[in-house]
Amino acid sequence: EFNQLDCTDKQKDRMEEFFKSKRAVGELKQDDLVNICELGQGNGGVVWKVRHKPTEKIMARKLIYLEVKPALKTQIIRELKVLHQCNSPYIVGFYGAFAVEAQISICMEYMDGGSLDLILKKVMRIPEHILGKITVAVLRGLSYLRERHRIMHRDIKPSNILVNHQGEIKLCDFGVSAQLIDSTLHTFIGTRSYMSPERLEGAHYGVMSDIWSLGLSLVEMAVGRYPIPPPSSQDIDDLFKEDPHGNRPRPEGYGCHKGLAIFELMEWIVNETPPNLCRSHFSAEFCDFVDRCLKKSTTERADLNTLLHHSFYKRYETESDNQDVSSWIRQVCRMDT
Ligand SMILES: COC(=O)c1c[nH]c2ncccc12
Ligand code: NA
Repeated sequence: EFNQLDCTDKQKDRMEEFFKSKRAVGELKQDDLVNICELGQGNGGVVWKVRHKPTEKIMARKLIYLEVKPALKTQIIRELKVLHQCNSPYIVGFYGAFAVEAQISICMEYMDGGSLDLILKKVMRIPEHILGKITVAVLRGLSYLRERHRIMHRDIKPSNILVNHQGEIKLCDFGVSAQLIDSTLHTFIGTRSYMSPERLEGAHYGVMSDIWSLGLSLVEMAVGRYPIPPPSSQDIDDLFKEDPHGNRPRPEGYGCHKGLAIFELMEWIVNETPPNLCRSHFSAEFCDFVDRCLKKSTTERADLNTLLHHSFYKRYETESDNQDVSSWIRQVCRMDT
């Protein structure tokens, strides 16, 4: 059976291509990088599309502004070097990291389809068969990080799942540097939370917390809006009535609602019933899969191995080619925002 930590020949070729490109780049220096445009904000930093002048390679550069003692900065850069060993078809490629004054730069593979939060701003919803492929990639990425590096992701959400025109789906922004996590903990900004109830309550948490975040992200991408407070079945019918296929450009204000303030959201996640998907618009397997991810109790919540044997995952892990995702991404990128 396909071991999620092995790769197909095509995946091996693409990873070899990246290693070749990385060898050509060599040591990264600030003066060799030119900003092209901003790709996104969040997770304590800004991400720029940049060109590496000596090789003309396009990269994504995350800039983190950090006023820390030099010793801590050195430790962060040293811990980020572990990213050189994070090589998987489901993890975004890493060119290198360096610090200039209070700016830490993390240079990564550029994914020309962008992140799923921005894709979701363009389309009403992401179709179930695409969400199936996204689920395969996320579970395999989480397995890789746990089996090979003994780390959890810590920040699974649509903006940290990237896609490209080849139909590849990869994770980024996982917590590889303990010191960087510590140094940026106080800088949380954001209007939504994908954190699990146990993590919001300050209890111990682990990869089970990533499973909750995956479940919440899947419901959001399936329905087309952040699912807390959970949309009523009437809301869902309205959202689906507008356009059953969900691939049309998103009309102004679709799915946006005067959301709860962040603290109220966190209270809701801790105290109220989790969101789920309704059987009228989604397959039984998909509904069951997200239901298993969104158990508030970590003992009831499905763990990674259980999910790797779930019928929803099994249905999509067999299709090894990326063609359906590739054509969907191309279609979406042709839509103007
Ligand atoms: C944190 O990393 C990122 O956001 C990204 C890494 N590679 C990308 N490519 C396109 C957009 C965002 C990114
Ligand atoms: Na991010």
